[in-house]
Amino acid sequence: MNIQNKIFWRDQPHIENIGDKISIVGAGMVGMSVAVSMLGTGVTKNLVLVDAFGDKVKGEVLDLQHGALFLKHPRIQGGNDFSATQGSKLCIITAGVRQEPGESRLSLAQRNADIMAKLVPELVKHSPDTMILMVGNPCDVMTYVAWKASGLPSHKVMGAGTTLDTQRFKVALSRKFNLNPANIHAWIIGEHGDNSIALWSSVNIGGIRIQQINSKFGTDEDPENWMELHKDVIGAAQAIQELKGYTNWGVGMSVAAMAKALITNKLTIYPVSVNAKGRYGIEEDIFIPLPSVLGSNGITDVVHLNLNERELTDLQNTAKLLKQVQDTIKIKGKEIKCKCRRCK
Ligand SMILES: NC(=O)C1=CN([C@@H]2O[C@H](COP(=O)(O)OP(=O)(O)OC[C@H]3O[C@@H](n4cnc5c(N)ncnc54)[C@H](O)[C@@H]3O)[C@@H](O)[C@H]2O)C=CC1
Ligand SMILES: CC(=O)C(=O)O
Repeated sequence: MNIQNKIFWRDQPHIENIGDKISIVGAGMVGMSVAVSMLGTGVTKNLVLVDAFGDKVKGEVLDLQHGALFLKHPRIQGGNDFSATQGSKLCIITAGVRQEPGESRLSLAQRNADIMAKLVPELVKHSPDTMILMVGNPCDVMTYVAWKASGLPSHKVMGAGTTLDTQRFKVALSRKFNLNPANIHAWIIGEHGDNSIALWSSVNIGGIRIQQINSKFGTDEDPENWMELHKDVIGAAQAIQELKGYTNWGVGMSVAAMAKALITNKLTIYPVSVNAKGRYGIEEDIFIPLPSVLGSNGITDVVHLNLNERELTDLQNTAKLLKQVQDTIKIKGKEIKCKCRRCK
């Protein structure tokens, strides 16, 4: 008789709680920041980390496990074997290369597409009903690659999109107004990158739409030059990379919030990369960040934004650019048709 049997009469075996099982692929700077943010906010009690670099991820898992006393008794596992991800409700992809200071996210497209084309089918093999949240860059194009490589319906495959860009925009605006950023209502859409679009027409504070007070707000003719804030948002990643080499905390916290919405059916709106086909005059499968409702079924709704003429044109131009990048990518494996309700 072992010591456990002297302490307990075990009636039932302990079973794995897979209801909120989340796997993160890529235990680098971003992946570990997502992990810590999710564990700290109790998003999951069942976390798996997978990385090509097996020793590194095993070290990360041991290190995290030692914080168990301060967490909500999560199960944390990891290694370089995808079988540990079996039965995940959500797979978050942070694997891949990151840009060097001065390099565009779009220049990473083919290198990271090769990585996604290998790892996404592995994830779906072990978790055929999973949702996928793409973080790797160029995020919108990689979401398209993940959708193609997964065979999942498009409402289950989304990218972090412009959630981070929108946070940066809200924080920049909140500093100007000396307010809590949660009280600033604003969106960045279109691309997580240099071609993002700030929706100045809908910036709203305390129920007041700013363009109603200053019709030039955010435009080239605005004497107050508010549009500089959007330039700062576009340059934010590079500014941080020049100082510390990478960005991780802002993205980690926002991905944890999105994961919480997906796992707990929070039905919360985030500007995630979604298949924009059939919206805003876009007729092809292009993944674009648009405010969308996230719940335990993935993307339940895409917000029908009231864009002005300029914003609509900018969105359509960004869509064309993303399509061009998508078309240059060679995705190994078979072409897969979307199985969502809209496309069937
Ligand atoms: N969407 C967003 O808002 C943001 C996206 N990113 C992107 O996130 C990605 C990761 O960035 P970092 O964590 O800083 O990079 P990192 O280099 O620190 O980590 C990447 C990890 O991926 C792993 N990896 C590579 N290929 C793999 C494979 N086939 N299977 C499993 N693991 C694999 C590497 O071993 C490494 O540990 C980059 O593409 C970066 O540009 C970064 C910040 C914000
Ligand atoms: C690296 C990156 O995509 C960001 O921090 O926005």
